[in-house]
Amino acid sequence: MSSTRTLFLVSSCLALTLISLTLVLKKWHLGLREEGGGDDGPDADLKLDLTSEKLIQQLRERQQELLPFYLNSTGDQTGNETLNEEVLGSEQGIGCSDLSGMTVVDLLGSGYTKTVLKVLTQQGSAVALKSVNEQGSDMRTCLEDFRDPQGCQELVSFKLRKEVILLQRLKHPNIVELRGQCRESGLVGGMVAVLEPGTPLQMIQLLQSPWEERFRVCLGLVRLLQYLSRSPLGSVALLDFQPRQFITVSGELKLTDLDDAVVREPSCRIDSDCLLQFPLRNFTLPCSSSGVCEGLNQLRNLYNAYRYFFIYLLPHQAPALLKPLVEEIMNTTGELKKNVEETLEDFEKVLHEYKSGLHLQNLQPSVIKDYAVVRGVKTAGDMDYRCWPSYEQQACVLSVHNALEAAHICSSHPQCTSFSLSRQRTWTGRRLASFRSGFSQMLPDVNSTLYMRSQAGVSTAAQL
Ligand SMILES: Nc1ncnc2c1ncn2[C@@H]1O[C@H](COP(=O)(O)OP(=O)(O)OP(=O)(O)O)[C@@H](O)[C@H]1O
Repeated sequence: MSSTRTLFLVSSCLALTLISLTLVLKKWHLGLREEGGGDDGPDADLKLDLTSEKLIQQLRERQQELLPFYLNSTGDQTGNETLNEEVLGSEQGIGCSDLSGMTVVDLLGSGYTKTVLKVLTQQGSAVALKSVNEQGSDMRTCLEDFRDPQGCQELVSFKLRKEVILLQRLKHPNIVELRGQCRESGLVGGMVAVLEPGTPLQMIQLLQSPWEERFRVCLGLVRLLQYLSRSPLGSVALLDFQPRQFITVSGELKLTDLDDAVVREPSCRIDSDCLLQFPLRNFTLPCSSSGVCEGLNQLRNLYNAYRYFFIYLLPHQAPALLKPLVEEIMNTTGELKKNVEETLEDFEKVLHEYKSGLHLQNLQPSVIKDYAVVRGVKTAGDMDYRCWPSYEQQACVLSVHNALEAAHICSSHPQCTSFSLSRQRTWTGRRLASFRSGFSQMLPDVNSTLYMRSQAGVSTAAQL
């Protein structure tokens, strides 16, 4: 671990244990501010007043930004108090009092606005704590502009507040779960959101994973977009749509960064007002008779999903018989020919075919005859070989629909002399099969079936 990172973790630990002290100091600091503190002459006062005026204006604007979320869901136009009660009063959620007993174990990530720590609760479960990034560029810019640490903390905190409000209202398996929050944590001075912990999305790692896992991420994304297109708040657009706004939790994609989400479709007078601009493509949508660019939010999300995710994750190594369906999805999303609902139907169709093994209809059933079946045994002293993309780095472990598909795979690998099917299944319900080039021992195991390739089968493959 780098020394900066260690320093960061140590300072975070300290911050967590010094909550009450910080709170006292903060109140004292606020008291000083209210009494008017600085004494640099009338000009300095005037300058300070103007700067403060600007900061107050920005704070008001951020407050206004939160209103649509109250208006759309609770009908409460004042907002603020409802939010406090709703979150702080929640008995199920993790609150301020729980934070002091937590131990920081890792820095999960940080961005322009926020920092995320992995911590262990007193009960030993892991959660992610999201707070304002004191070193982030949002905070830096604010401090350069206003030189008011307290005001800037409040200003930048609005983004986290907005995120928390959205997380309270938007509930979906592909949105990170909010487990609590603390408005005055003392941790770097401000608000903390308590989230389910995950793993930051690593595109490079995903590119090396089996197609099934890459498809899972894309499917999760489309399910999320379908939910966002008709969420309780209306149609939500993610203005900052990049892989780093997502994490995975046990392989499932989850949206974690919502501070750039907007809920209203833009208003328009003519069609050209409804312009969707991307670096390589532009799209124009019709302006509806009610003066709204209807469907613009969902199409913006969908095209972003296409350009940041589908292009890289979907076509590569798709099962041969599913390729036409996958290409159809690539074509319709790349040209925005279908809406999110229709796109989701296409994705669910691919999933259905994949799960039911319909895409394997053309496999030669006779291949399995090359294999002797030994039920209830596992092998030991295995001679593993590597294949790609394997579920295990040092071995060849692939998901299969059934023994026939596994036999086809084994027969296509010259080194493969046997494979075994375990009861372990992937998220689609396919079974994991281990392929190997040899083994020295057989041991009883009711959960495993061994398939040994006949010598004839091996030598035919070797000749090919
Ligand atoms: N629940 C979580 N579990 C694990 N990592 C997380 C979690 N939430 C966020 N992260 C990581 O922390 C990073 C920063 O969080 P977030 O994106 O909310 O901050 P940000 O300042 O808005 O970022 P950006 O500058 O990209 O907009 C994310 O990119 C992600 O990798």
